[in-house]
Amino acid sequence: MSAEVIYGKQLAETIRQEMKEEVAQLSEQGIHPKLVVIIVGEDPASQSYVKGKQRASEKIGMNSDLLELSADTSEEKLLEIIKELNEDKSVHGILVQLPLPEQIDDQKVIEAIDPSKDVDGFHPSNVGRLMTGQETFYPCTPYGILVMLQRADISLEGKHVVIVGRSNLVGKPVGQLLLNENATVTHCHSRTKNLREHTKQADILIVAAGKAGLITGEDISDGTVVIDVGVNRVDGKLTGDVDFESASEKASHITPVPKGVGPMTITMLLHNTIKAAKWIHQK
Ligand SMILES: Nc1nc(=O)c2c([nH]1)NC[C@@H]1CN(c3ccc(C(=O)N[C@@H](CCC(=O)O)C(=O)O)cc3)C=[N+]21
Repeated sequence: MSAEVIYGKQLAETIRQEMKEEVAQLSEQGIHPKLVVIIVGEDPASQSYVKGKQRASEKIGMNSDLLELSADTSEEKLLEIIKELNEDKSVHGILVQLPLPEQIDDQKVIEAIDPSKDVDGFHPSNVGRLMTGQETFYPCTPYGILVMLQRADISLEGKHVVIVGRSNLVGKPVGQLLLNENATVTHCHSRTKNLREHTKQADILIVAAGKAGLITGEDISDGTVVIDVGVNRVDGKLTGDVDFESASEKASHITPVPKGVGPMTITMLLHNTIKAAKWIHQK
C-alpha cells in the first residue's frame, strides 16, 4: 500500500484565495483586518516562521505589523505593549511568538492578551471555551489539522484518534477539538508505556512530540491516517516526527513536513484574524 499524501500547502493556497476575496469584501465595508505579531529575540527558526506569517497576510491583502523586540526585553515592557495593542481599535489579532526568553513568563503574557484578540486561542478563557464547546478561536495548528481532515473527506465520527504529545499548543487542544467532532481520543506522551501498542490502534494518528523519527512504519497499522506535526531541524533541514518513507508504506493518508501541517497553521491564523475583525464590528 502506498499512502495518499495530503499536501497542506496546496489546500492552504486554496483557502487563502477564498480569504483574499473575503478581505476585499470586508474592505468595501470599511473593515480592515489587522494582525500584530510580536517576536522577542533573534532565534532564526522563530524569525523564519514569523516572516512566513507576514508574507501570508500580505498575500491576502491583510494588514500585518511585525514588532521585533530585543532578546533582553523585560516582561513589564512586553505587558505594556500588549496593553496598548489591546486598546488599539485598529488591531484585531495579537500573536506573541513562543517560546519567549527566560526572563518572561509565557503564561503571564498569554493571559495579558485580550481574549477577543487572542488569534492563537491560547488564553485560558478561550481554552475553556473550546473545552465546553463554545464559539472561540481554535488554536491554529489543531484547527488546521481539522480542516485538512475535513477537506480530505476523512470522517471523524466514532474514529479512534491517537495523539502523541500533550503540549498546550497542539496535543491537548487537538484532542479536545476532535473530541468535539465525536472522535474517540487517546492521548499518549513521553511517559506512556508501550507507545507502539497505542499507536497501532489508531484510525488517525497525530504526532506532535517534537522528536524527529519518533514514529516509523513499524508503529502504525495498515490504513492509518498519519498527521505529522513535528517541526524539527536536522542538519539544517526541516523534518517531522514521522519517518515518511516507512510510514507511507502502511498509511492510507499521510502529511509531509514541510508542506503539510505548517502552511495550514498560518492559514488558520489568518482565518482567526478575519474572524476577530468581523466580531469587533458586529458589536
Ligand atoms: N504564538 C505562537 N503561535 C504559533 O502558531 C507558533 C509559535 N508561537 N511558535 C512556533 C510554532 C511553530 N509554528 C509554525 C508555523 C508554520 C510553519 C510552516 O509554515 N512551515 C513550512 C515551512 C517553513 C520553513 O521551511 O521554514 C512547512 O511546513 O511547509 C512551521 C511552524 C507556529 N508556531
